[in-house]
Amino acid sequence: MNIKNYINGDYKNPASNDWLDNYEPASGEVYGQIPNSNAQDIEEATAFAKAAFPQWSGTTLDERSRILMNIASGIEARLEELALAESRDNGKPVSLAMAVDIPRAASNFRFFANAITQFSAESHESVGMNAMNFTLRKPIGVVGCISPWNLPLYLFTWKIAPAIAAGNCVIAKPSEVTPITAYLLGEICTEAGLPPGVLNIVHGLGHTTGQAILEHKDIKAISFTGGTKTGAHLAKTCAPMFKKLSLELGGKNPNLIFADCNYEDMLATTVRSSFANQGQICLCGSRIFVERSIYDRFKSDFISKVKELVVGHPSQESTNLGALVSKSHLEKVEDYIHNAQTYGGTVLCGGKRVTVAGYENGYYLEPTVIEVNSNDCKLNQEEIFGPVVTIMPFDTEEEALALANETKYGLSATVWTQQLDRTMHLSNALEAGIIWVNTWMNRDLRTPFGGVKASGVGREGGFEALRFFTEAKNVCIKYN
Ligand SMILES: NC(=O)C1=CN([C@@H]2O[C@H](COP(=O)(O)OP(=O)(O)OC[C@H]3O[C@@H](n4cnc5c(N)ncnc54)[C@H](O)[C@@H]3O)[C@@H](O)[C@H]2O)C=CC1
Ligand SMILES: O=C(O)/C=C/C=C(\O)C(=O)O
Repeated sequence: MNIKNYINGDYKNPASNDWLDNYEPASGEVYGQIPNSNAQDIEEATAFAKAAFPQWSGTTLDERSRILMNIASGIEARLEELALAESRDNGKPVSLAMAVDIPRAASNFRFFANAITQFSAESHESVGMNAMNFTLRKPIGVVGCISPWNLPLYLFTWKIAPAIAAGNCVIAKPSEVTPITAYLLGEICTEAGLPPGVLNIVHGLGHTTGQAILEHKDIKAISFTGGTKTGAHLAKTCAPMFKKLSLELGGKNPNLIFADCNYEDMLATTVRSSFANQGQICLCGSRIFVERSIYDRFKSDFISKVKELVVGHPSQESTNLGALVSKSHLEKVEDYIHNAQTYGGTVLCGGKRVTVAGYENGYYLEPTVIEVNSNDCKLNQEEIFGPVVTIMPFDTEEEALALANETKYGLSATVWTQQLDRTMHLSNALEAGIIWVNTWMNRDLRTPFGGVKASGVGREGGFEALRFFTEAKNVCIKYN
């Protein structure tokens, strides 16, 4: 499938006529070409976005909400087509794209269609000073949304929906590794009645297309999800230009399992939090710490369950894990496994490539469990972002807390316990933006979403996203 940029409501070739191969992870074969856009394409898209801004920012909230609802319905109407496209582009099971990725993309639009009608600003009466302040929340203008390959349409729309709901015009770049559903979104937006120029979808590599977005002087804010190293580069580029930044970056999330937990519930969820989407979710619990009294039982039960997981072609209903997203990513993940001993661990199960009949060049890898005896090792400190978890015992709650916090990351943490005091103590003390207790990836779109430390800056979700995509302006009125 060959795709084009979506600029001012039209599909266009890149100015340079430079194209990139797009790979199907399940077969390892090239199945299409995508534009590698440059600064000229970004300039053109931004000019159209700027031209569309006065009208879009003045469009009533009811009308914006109606169009966003139409987009949500348009996504739902093409659920199967989008799920198949997402699976083909990314390697994830079709069943996962049908149940999670595409429904969530529709929910993102529906949620912000509603949220914008409920969003309000504050007023502050300066009592005794005969002055009244009120805050205006103005759309920023043209904003950039840059998203990764692991949850392609899910995360692309998680940024675009609040940006346009708040009255901005958008230059959006999906990952060059998984561009297809973003391409299809253009058609859906046109059919939904989104005016030309409000959303412009530009494809290409990070250091060409993405970099041109960062450097464009008229793009005033950037919402980014991706790797921590890229996030640091964005911050370095954008800070001197005083751009507003939201960075949702990597994680090395701890999973703290106490002996008093609901064991069966914990076991089933821990398998999912380890290997969902081939472990390629920034929220996956990749460091599993287990109270010593249940460590051996957990180790044996967990390994048995992991061995039951089926690695297979994404289109098969029986498949639990599909293909990893790319050859280079597969090799990166494998490096941690092949060097497990040197990096401080022992492989307990998995670790090998899987050959799927008829798709011998696909990027399939067994779900892998590695035992470590220290949290300092490379396996426990670096984001692997694949179907690999480590396990390690702990003795006390204080030790578990220290292990959890001993990392440069701080995205999410999961705690398994029935004790209320422990729940409260750990929820307060864990250094993470998201704490799950006796659950994982339980999402309410109103909640603040994001991390601390090297996991990012700012929060997405709910009114936090609408605050990010607006500038606060205070008006102070003196009266007699
Ligand atoms: N959701 C997450 O937390 C994600 C984390 N990662 C982590 O990052 C590692 C590297 O993966 P990559 O695919 O290289 O992720 P990346 O962070 O480079 O890619 C994310 C997005 O940023 C864009 N980008 C890259 N360089 C850019 C630049 N100079 N200016 C503007 N945009 C730029 C990419 O084109 C893509 O759209 C992974 O192995 C994983 O550890 C990757 C993807 C998602
Ligand atoms: O549920 C969400 O809003 C986000 C989920 C996952 C990511 O952000 C990620 O993997 O990057």
